[in-house]
Amino acid sequence: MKNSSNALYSVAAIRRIEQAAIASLPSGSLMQRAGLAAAKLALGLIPSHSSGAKALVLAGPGNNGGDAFVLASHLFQNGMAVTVLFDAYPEKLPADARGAYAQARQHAIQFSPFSGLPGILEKQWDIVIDGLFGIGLSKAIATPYRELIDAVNRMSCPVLALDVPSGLDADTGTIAGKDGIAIRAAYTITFIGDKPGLHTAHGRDLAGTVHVDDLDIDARFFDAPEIFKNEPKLFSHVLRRRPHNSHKGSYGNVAIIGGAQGMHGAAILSGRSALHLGAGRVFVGFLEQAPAYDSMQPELMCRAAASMEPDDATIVIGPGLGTSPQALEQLAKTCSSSSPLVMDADALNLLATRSDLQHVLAQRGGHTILTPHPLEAARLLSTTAAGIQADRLQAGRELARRFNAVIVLKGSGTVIARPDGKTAINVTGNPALATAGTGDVLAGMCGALLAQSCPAWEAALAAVWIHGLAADRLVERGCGPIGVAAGELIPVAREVLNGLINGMPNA
Ligand SMILES: NC(=O)C1=CN([C@@H]2O[C@H](COP(=O)(O)OP(=O)(O)OC[C@H]3O[C@@H](n4cnc5c(N)ncnc54)[C@H](O)[C@@H]3O)[C@@H](O)[C@H]2O)[C@@H](O)CC1
Ligand SMILES: Nc1ncnc2c1ncn2[C@@H]1O[C@H](COP(=O)(O)OP(=O)(O)O)[C@@H](O)[C@H]1O
Ligand SMILES: [K+]
Repeated sequence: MKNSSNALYSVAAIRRIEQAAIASLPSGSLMQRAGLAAAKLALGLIPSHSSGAKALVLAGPGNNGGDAFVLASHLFQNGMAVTVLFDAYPEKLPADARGAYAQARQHAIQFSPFSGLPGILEKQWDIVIDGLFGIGLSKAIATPYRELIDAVNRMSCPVLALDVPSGLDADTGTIAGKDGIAIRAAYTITFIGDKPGLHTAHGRDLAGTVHVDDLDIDARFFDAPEIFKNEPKLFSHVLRRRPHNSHKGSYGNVAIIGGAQGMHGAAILSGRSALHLGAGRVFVGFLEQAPAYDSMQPELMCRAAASMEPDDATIVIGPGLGTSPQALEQLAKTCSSSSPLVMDADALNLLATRSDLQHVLAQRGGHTILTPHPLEAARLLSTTAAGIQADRLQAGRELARRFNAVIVLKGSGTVIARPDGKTAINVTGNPALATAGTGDVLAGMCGALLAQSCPAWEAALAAVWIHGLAADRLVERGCGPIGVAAGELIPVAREVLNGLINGMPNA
């Protein structure tokens, strides 16, 4: 089923699919299907539609506007009072949209130019449909559309965006252009295939709940996807039930290296996280003044980082590491080890300053996962955090190629990228995670899964998905989004992992 697929398509890929499909269909068919699918969704969103509910439809100058005209006709035919705000020359519309416009004009639908906006804003609307711009958006939205979008974003009724919230870049999830603006939708119905920009950067906030309609396009027209929404089907094949005849040595060692003075907690959080995600043994190596043990988690083996033997453990280096000469020494030792490796936080900041170690890292044979947040990624790519956020997928892929590693570029819609260009966007998680220490917990989870023999790609996908779902569960239980402490994620993440494994069919 194309619709249940977790594939995400770039605008270029959607255009290719669209062109191939259009060539095999009567003209205007896809637009008719898009408008009808959107109208059905809109009608479902307004239970009172039969009793003359009011819809305000914003129509732009291209085919996105065409979808809006088709939808307007359907809403009208279903008993709704429909007003279309349209302020372009009908004769300049593309052919299909012109046809849809003519169709809508045959109904008692009210058409208004943007100058009618003040009166329109005074009315109560049951739904606003955003059909201004879709994937044809080419620059920042300016006057007069800017004022219209600004006004709509202040309205309290739900907004349904057609294809993409107008102003949002469907590839990157950024607001197009300098000083641009975008619609904030409660729902988006996106056509042909789902798009990465709806799920990362500003995408989650602007697109709302995303529905995908493939417009019944034949599967043969779809390219093999390179970008995916992260779901268990991408990684569950590497998760294993525990054989009865197993022991702690069966589940690997994790060595956390971090915990400089004043930052012991970061290393402890990573260690606890690795323990609860199933590592057989967890060592925590502190750069300075190692505690004798963690009294809340005495299972952790605390020691001086300098005394650790990295070769017989999966290494997680970075949580609370600092940037001292001793930290650099640990980083150098780690880069030249062959152990599976997770690099986070200050390990990445140090790495950014040392091209020699970057070279060693790119050459190492073992499985490597780097987990930068946007600023750490910016340091690694000699740019700014804003530069990274401008195209998170591109940044993730560039880092993956450069370091020959799996990259977890964190943030809303975490991007997981690998050197061959395959990319996933995570859809679990929420702003409860925007608190110190959650990255340390994620790094420990990646380490635990690597130690249990998951390959780096699947370990990263699983860890990010489980980490996000743990946060979602805490919010569902009323424990967030405000005030979740990073350590609270750990027992819930354990529950999520066991749930995944218990739910798997018996091998
Ligand atoms: N071609 C087809 O048959 C189909 C098209 N579809 C719809 O068509 C959309 C793509 O249509 P288009 O390629 O016509 O593109 P859009 O309708 O998204 O936008 C293009 C139009 O907007 C103008 N424009 C772009 N950026 C602007 C800006 N910042 N300020 C002011 N004007 C701007 C362009 O000059 C052009 O007139 C899709 O997103 C989807 O909604 C769907 O109906 C599926 C089928
Ligand atoms: N708004 C958000 N939505 C989803 N995930 C988020 C959000 N904010 C933060 N996160 C996640 O929280 C974690 C934060 O990691 P990081 O910035 O390294 O924090 P720290 O270094 O304090 O541990 C990452 O996994 C990131 O993806
Ligand atoms: K739109």
